[in-house]
Amino acid sequence: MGIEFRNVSKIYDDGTEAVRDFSLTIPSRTCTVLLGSSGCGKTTLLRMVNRMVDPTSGSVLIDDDDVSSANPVNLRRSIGYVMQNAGLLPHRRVVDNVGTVLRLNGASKSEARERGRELLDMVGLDQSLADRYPEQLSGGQQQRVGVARGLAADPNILLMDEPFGAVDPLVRLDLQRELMHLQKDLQKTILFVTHDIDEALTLGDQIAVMQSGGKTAQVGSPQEIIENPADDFVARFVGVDEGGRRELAASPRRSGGWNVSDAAGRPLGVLGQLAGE
Ligand SMILES: Nc1ncnc2c1ncn2[C@@H]1O[C@H](COP(=O)(O)OP(=O)(O)OP(=O)(O)O)[C@@H](O)[C@H]1O
Repeated sequence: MGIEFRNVSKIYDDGTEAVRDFSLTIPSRTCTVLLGSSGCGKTTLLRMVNRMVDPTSGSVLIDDDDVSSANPVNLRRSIGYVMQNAGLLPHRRVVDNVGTVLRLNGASKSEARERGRELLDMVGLDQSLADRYPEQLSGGQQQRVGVARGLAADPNILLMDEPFGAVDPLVRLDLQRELMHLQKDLQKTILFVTHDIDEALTLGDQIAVMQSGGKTAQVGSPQEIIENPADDFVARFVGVDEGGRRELAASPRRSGGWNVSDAAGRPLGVLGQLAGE
């Protein structure tokens, strides 16, 4: 399922203009990353897809249907949503957190638990964690549960709002790898919000670099953005105009090839294949 933002704007009741005239097409079964610093309107845009926020003007379409004519509750249940800090219900066991939407959609408790256990397995969590409560898990494990919950109803669309923002860098890499691995099999349409350039380069088939007020500075593949930043703002944001790059590091990209960065982690480019492979 593809998503299209068509000239959307959002002015909140207190007069804050969060998004102005934003347009973007998100192709089906790919991962699009909204990349930008705090307050530029990323969450507002993400929430327009499942009608947690309605645009002041313009429209959001899913497979050419305007979401404004969809029932908001049904819409929310049909779209996966993963947020920062997992947002798990503290008084429910892990397996029941995963099965929440299935229960809301009418599954029996045992059906929801069975599927919940399958999903835990899918996101790389041991079955022994199923009966714990969220506070008995690490931050990284909680995020995995959040991803499992987002996937529970097998949605075509997955919205991810800084899902790995609150975990340490190594766990974050693990979670990114796991998501790349899952996406290879599941082929969801993912809209992913982050302010982390490396995360965007790793996960995005398409990246929209955002400026304040929900304006796009550039939309393109990771390679286009690194190799041909549209302007100084993008170049500064992705750090490609800074010097001192001597040692290189490379990390694999989901869709093949490698992200290459300097010793300080600043991205330098995308390679199809590394010498010696
Ligand atoms: N309910 C609200 N009422 C008024 N203003 C809001 C509301 N929600 C968000 N805003 C404002 O809209 C702007 C965009 O916020 P938004 O949360 O979409 O940005 P963001 O890019 O996701 O930021 P962050 O990365 O910090 O989450 C900000 O100025 C924010 O203060």
